[in-house]
Amino acid sequence: MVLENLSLLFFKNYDEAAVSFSPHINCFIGDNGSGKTNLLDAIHYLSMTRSAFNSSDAQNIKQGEDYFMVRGTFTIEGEKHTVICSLKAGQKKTVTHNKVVYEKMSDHIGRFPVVLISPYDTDLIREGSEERRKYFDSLISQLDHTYLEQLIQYNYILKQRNSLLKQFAERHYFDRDYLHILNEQLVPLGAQLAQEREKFLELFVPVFQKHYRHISDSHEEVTLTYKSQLPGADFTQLLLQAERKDLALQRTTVGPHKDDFVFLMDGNPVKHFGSQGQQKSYVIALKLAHFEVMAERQHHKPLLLLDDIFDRLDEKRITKLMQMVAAHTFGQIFLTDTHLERTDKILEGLSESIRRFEVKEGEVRLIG
Ligand SMILES: Nc1ncnc2c1ncn2[C@@H]1O[C@H](COP(=O)(O)OP(=O)(O)OP(=O)(O)O)[C@@H](O)[C@H]1O
Repeated sequence: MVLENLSLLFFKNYDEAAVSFSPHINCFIGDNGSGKTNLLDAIHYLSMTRSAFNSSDAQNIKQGEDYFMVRGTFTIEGEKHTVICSLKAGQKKTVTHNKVVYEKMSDHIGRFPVVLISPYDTDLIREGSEERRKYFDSLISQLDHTYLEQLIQYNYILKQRNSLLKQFAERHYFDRDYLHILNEQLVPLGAQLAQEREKFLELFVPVFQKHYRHISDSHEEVTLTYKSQLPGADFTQLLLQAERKDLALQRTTVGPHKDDFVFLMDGNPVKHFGSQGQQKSYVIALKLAHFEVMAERQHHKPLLLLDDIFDRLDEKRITKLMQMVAAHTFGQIFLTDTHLERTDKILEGLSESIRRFEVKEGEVRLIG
């Protein structure tokens, strides 16, 4: 899969921009704050119908304007696919594929996969369980559309259940039958999600461990485990046991929305026991495994977005990554850096075609 071109209108700090890409390596070079990451984010938008960084779509509209548009054309096995994402302030976001509007954004997810490696990845280690759940849910959803539909449905019923619990408290009444009807709807979906997460890790962990050994060149044993009350338990019983607590707290306290993915190194939490370097290796190995399982499942390689990697990683890890580039592990790559000379030096000797773009205050132009 190749992204042939990208054009933007009023996206973040861009007024208007249009670029055509190399099918191999594309470098966005510019000062801090010039708009390099915003270009990667626009590509992320085309794949995931949302920003990798802003949770609110409206924040992506250029300040002072009232809409944005991101457009790109992908080629997969000779076929062209034009994707347009646009948003007018105060209205619903629109995504089209070859001029056909998606009724459900979820139908787009997974069709044009991207993997982003960014300095923020270590947040996955540092932040709470929600970040990790979101990350793995998004990854599994891209591989398995049924999982995504079940997740959306689960979250919908969970929201209904939580507002019902709130109503009980506010209006001082309790309708057990209604609550149990929602339980009945929640249980099969929740059990399925937990089972799929568990199954996914069985496939994912060995791939992750392989990449960690390669990227870190060290001997610590890393793994990640799924922390959940569900697999092997009866979710209906868990909900019943938690009913008093749920009523008191006015929210559902058991279920896959409370699960965690635990990151371990020699049996200890990476968050507390991993050095900064080990933590970086850990998340890069996660992303490389992410790339590999997606490439295998979908039969085409995701786009790889490398944000600020040369500035953040030590030479040894950069060399390992470049060995993978030289071995054609990846397909099309988009990377950002502040220094052209450094980028050129790191990419020296690669046989791939490389395009360099200069990014300056929301403008982008091909320089070679
Ligand atoms: N909605 C918006 N409207 C206008 N400008 C925006 C908007 N969203 C982000 N920006 C601007 O985009 C710039 C950041 O761009 P970006 O993150 O792409 O920088 P960068 O070139 O990757 O820098 P760094 O090297 O520091 O990562 C900031 O100046 C920010 O103010």
